[in-house]
Amino acid sequence: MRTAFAVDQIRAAEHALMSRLPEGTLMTRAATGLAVLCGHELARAAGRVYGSRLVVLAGGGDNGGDALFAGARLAARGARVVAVLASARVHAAGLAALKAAGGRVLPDVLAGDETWIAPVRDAVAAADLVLDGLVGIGGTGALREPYSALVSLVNTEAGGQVVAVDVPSGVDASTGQVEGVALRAGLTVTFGAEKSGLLVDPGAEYAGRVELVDIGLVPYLDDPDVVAFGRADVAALLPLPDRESDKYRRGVVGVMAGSHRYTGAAVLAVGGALRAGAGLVKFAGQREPVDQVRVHWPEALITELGGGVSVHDVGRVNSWVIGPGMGVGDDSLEIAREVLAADVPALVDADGLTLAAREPSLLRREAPTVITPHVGEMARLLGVPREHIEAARLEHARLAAERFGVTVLLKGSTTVVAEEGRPTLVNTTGTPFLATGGTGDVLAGLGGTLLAAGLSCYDAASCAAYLHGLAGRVASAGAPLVAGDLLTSLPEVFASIG
Ligand SMILES: NC(=O)C1=CN([C@@H]2O[C@H](COP(=O)(O)OP(=O)(O)OC[C@H]3O[C@@H](n4cnc5c(N)ncnc54)[C@H](O)[C@@H]3O)[C@@H](O)[C@H]2O)[C@H](O)CC1
Ligand SMILES: [K+]
Repeated sequence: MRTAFAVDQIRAAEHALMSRLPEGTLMTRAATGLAVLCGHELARAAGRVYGSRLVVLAGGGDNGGDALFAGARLAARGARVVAVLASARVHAAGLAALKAAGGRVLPDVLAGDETWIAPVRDAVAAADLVLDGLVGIGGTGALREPYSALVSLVNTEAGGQVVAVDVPSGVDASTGQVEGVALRAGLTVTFGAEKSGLLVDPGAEYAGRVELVDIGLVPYLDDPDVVAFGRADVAALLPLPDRESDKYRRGVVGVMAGSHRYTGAAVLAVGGALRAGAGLVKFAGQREPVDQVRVHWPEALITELGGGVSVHDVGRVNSWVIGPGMGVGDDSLEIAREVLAADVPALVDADGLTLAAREPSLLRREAPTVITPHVGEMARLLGVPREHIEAARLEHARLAAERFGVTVLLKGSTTVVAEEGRPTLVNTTGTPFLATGGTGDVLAGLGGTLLAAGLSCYDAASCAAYLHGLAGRVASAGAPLVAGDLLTSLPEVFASIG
């Protein structure tokens, strides 16, 4: 499991640790680790450190100090290092160390004219590596000048590797939010512990690969703010059938999905539930989706709603999946009321969420509830513009979890799972190719089966996101996929979890 922390947690741990150590120890540890990793990058890019070209961007705080000390170490190994000082108050000892090791300082960025641009641009373009020590966890709000001009220049002109020190400048370390410009790194070398903002888009996208340098902070950290599951976490939670299993013990999933207009959603949701290993899937829906589900999944038990037949006729289930393609009319609303009145865990998706935005009492249930909105559905549920949600995914997923008293799986470029009292989970297995119609229906079915098998909402949502992301990668292998491919990939994915 990867764990990540918010800035105030890092600061508190740093404070506790620093009080036990001689001054400067932590920066020495950070800069040493940073220099080692940059050395590897330079060796890869230029063949060796000696003679390679390095540009150090130094801001006015300790982030700049780390970068200058690391630059000094690399200069001592023969790298040709130039520093760009973006503040009148850069770390004095760091700058002295760099100069003593033979590093140079480029013309003054702060002079107020534009004479610095050409030499800095040339240096950045020619560099094997640019080190971003402008701002780290001390950054607040959009980057100010000259930081933003420097970052834009690096983003467009850098010819070699770009390494962010601790956090890419311009990315909020706690939330991953970016206001204005932020540095696009190939590698982020972060100190002590991962920062939450490095795991969540847009920050995660700017950070590139993340390497952690241990500076001794871990014993002083409290519970993580954000976690990401790995294979072992999912393996430990997945219920595998044993000799005692029968279809009822493995869980019965009710699926209410599809409508006259949307039949495919029902087929995909039932498929997701079956392929996740449900003991039995009971499908309830209108005639058209019923016909389709019957053709595709003879394994499902089917109840055709209407003509006096209601959700009650489905009988006992261990969980409900409701929403994909079910429609948003008054008849759908009535069905949603009936389904969500059941005293079993429920996963509400798609049209189910549009109905819940109209009638929030649908989500006020005694039994546990998972909601799986994409950004547009979340915007309707919370009544905020979708751009705000995209820019601050952690914040809005947590807000919805708190407001509705449910577990929230917010889909998108980074899928996050939020539940009150638990660290927010970030899923790292997805692929952009999953952004295509119908993949969410498969996810809903998958999650419903994990709920029916007895997993908590948090665990079911987290494992479903992980498995779904992996199925996307297997199905896509770098090429476009269609939602049905996920169903084909799921057996391989489950087998790989073991
Ligand atoms: N966490 C640890 O245990 C260690 C952290 N190290 C490094 O220290 C930085 C944090 O240093 P700090 O001096 O507190 O802050 P920063 O250098 O990140 O930034 C402060 C600096 O930047 C200016 N600033 C803030 N926001 C903006 C903005 N939007 N635009 C322009 N300028 C901005 C502010 O005015 C200050 O001048 C941490 O990230 C690590 O790299 C230690 O070295 C090891 C221990
Ligand atoms: K930085």
